[in-house]
Amino acid sequence: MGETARMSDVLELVDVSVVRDGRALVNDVSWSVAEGERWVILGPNGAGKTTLLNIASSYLFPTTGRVQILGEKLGGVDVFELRPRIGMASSALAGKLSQRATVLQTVLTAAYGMTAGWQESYEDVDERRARAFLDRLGMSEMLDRRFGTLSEGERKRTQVARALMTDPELLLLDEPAAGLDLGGREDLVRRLGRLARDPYAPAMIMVTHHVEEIAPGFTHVLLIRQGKVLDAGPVDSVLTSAALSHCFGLPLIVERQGDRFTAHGLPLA
Ligand SMILES: Nc1ncnc2c1ncn2[C@@H]1O[C@H](COP(=O)(O)OP(=O)(O)OP(=O)(O)O)[C@@H](O)[C@H]1O
Repeated sequence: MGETARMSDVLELVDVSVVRDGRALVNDVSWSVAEGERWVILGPNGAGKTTLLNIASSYLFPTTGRVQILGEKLGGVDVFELRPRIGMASSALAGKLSQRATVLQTVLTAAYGMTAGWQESYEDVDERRARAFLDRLGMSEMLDRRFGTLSEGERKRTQVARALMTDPELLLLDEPAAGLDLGGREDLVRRLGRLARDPYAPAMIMVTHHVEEIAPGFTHVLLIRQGKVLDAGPVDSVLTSAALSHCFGLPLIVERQGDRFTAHGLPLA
């Protein structure tokens, strides 16, 4: 199939800007994500990363430009039909979850949309799916723990399991490793890496500030600074010391060690 098939890309942004108070939070961005790709959005605080993710999740309409998500034009489709096809994990969403619900209930309720309570009776098949995702995220021992009592790392892993529950075609992760200690980060990076390398897993877009959080299996990087995309493409061609220095606004050395990345600044003269 030709050009029309290309347009059914997972995500397509054409000349997209988001303007608030006369300022472009995202400035003239064109970007496409194809099936099977796993993207990292990398950039400093305030660069526009979350804004891009909010567009990809259909929650934010751009001021100008065109957006197509999972083959549907934003503005031309009922977003309530689109949203179950998109999985999202972010601290903003986590803040809206019931702190009293158990881990198992937190994941199960995803199958019934954000507002559903857990008193409903769930199908056995849903419960089996929820247990399987929690097992994959290393949460099997904590199914009955209340969400509000979890550590930051346990919360993040529960949120990823929850985001997978609706069998999404697009998985969006906003800073999944933020606030985790070294062990927690490495554990999550390994699990996200396993997901990223799974050919049956959905297309993924992960927002981060740190190259250390890029799991093996992620295929593409988008660098953003002050709302402008500096570069977007395969990990190895985009993640250079020069590009990262430009993006974060100071001299940085990025190194690849095996299938992981590290970055550090140069000593002051
Ligand atoms: N509704 C809004 N009105 C005005 N400015 C906004 C609004 N939402 C976000 N911003 C600003 O837009 C810029 C981009 O925000 P965004 O949250 O997308 O950045 P980010 O790259 O995710 O940052 P961080 O890494 O700090 O989370 C920031 O300067 C933010 O203050």
